[in-house]
Amino acid sequence: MGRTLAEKVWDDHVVRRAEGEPDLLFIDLHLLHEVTSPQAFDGLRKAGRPVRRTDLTIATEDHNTPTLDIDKPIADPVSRTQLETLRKNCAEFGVRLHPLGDVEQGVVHVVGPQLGLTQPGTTVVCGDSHTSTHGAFGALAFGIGTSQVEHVLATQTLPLAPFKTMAITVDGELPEGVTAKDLILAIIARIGTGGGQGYVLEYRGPAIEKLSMEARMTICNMSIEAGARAGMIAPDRTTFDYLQGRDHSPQGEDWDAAVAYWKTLRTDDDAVFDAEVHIDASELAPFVTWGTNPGQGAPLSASVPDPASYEDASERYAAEKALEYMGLTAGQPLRDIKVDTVFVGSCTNGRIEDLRSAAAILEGRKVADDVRMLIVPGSVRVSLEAVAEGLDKVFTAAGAEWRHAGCSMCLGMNPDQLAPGERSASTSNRNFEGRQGKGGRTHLVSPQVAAATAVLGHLASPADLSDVAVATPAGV
Ligand SMILES: CC(C)[C@H](C(=O)O)[C@@H](O)C(=O)O
Ligand code: SF4
Repeated sequence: MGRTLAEKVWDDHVVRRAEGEPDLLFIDLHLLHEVTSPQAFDGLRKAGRPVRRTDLTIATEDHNTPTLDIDKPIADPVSRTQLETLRKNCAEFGVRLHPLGDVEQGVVHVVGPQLGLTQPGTTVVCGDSHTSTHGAFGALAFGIGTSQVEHVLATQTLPLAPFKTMAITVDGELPEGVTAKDLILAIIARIGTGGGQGYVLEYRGPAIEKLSMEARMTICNMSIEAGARAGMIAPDRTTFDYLQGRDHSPQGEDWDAAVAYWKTLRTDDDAVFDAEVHIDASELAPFVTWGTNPGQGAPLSASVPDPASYEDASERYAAEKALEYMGLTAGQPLRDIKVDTVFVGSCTNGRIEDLRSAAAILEGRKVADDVRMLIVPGSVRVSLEAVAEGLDKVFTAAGAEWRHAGCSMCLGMNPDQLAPGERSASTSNRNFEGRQGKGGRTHLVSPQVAAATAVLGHLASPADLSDVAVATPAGV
């Protein structure tokens, strides 16, 4: 019988298989950041063990880093300790680190792909749930816990429980103005935040094949929000073009050999998935969340749902709790929801294409008076590219704040936070209670919806902007 993409990559990495035991897999790339690595390094130190493969291990600073005044000492003692600890550990164990201020620094899931470290057919792990992002290249990429981080540091292998496979086939074409973010939010709303539990998802079909690498990363990034172990997309010409010429991509004859192998990384025609979901892309519209988990979303044109309309008691209860926390009323049109903050960034939507699409909407327009808008590139490289294209000027002219790279307002581990009761439209991936700051309320959106929302001050899509006067350029 044929095999799926995930099964092929898995089989190619098994270093030990024994009856009744989980397979032991070789890990090709181990990414580290400051939050989940300290105890793992402590464990190694106590056991007197070195890092087995420093050449396959790389660290960056992202969660605790500020996005302003990065040359000043870090004010928050917890964040400062986290970063200092990572620096000490990497120096002691010989691990390559891109610290704050380095040109390769950024959110770990933006850094790996842009360096060409994330490659098709590889196994990638990181002590971070959004490691699923790297599956966009046809890599098998898992988020792992701190004790597993220690295991990989010590052995470059990991015992992993078997998985099930789910095909998510997206037919048709995304309508104008509908993005990868809308698609993944719609998929999670459909299968639920537990729908992917135990599965490696493979996104496939014509609508997926048309997507850029950035868009594919947005989709795979949020696989974890559907509860999945990982998400994958088969590598193709788009993948190869993205990788060619990157720092760590193979070169010359090695490149040709790599591409020849990568081309075999497709699910066989006769392979059977454990579950299948079909989505028609042409039926989708801009999608936003109204609740406190990423599955509580609806098309922007809809209204806040009535909890009473849910047949399932636990869903009804979750919706009631969510409306209470979010300060929303059943039946209220989603477009009427006013926000005070807009955040464009994160490993979901902080790449160059995301910034370009937000800038295209903000060009010649102004952020509404009572809205603060933060634009946070996913990495320093993304930031430099944006500056070279003049996007930073577009953002600041519109009244948005142009910040330094990092996780920023995606989660409340650094100074960029919502105050209690504040409401954001955010291009990140989690809208849990308090995620962006205690008492903060988060609506997950695409970069396009974020930009239109910033201009109008309420949840909106670019199509709603036709009636907003475009500021007359100076001198005209
Ligand atoms: C801090 C880290 C462990 C966490 C994760 O695992 O994803 C964070 O990146 C997040 O997005 O919630
Ligand atoms: S940007 Fe957000 S989701 Fe991504 S690693 Fe940072 S905190 Fe986690």
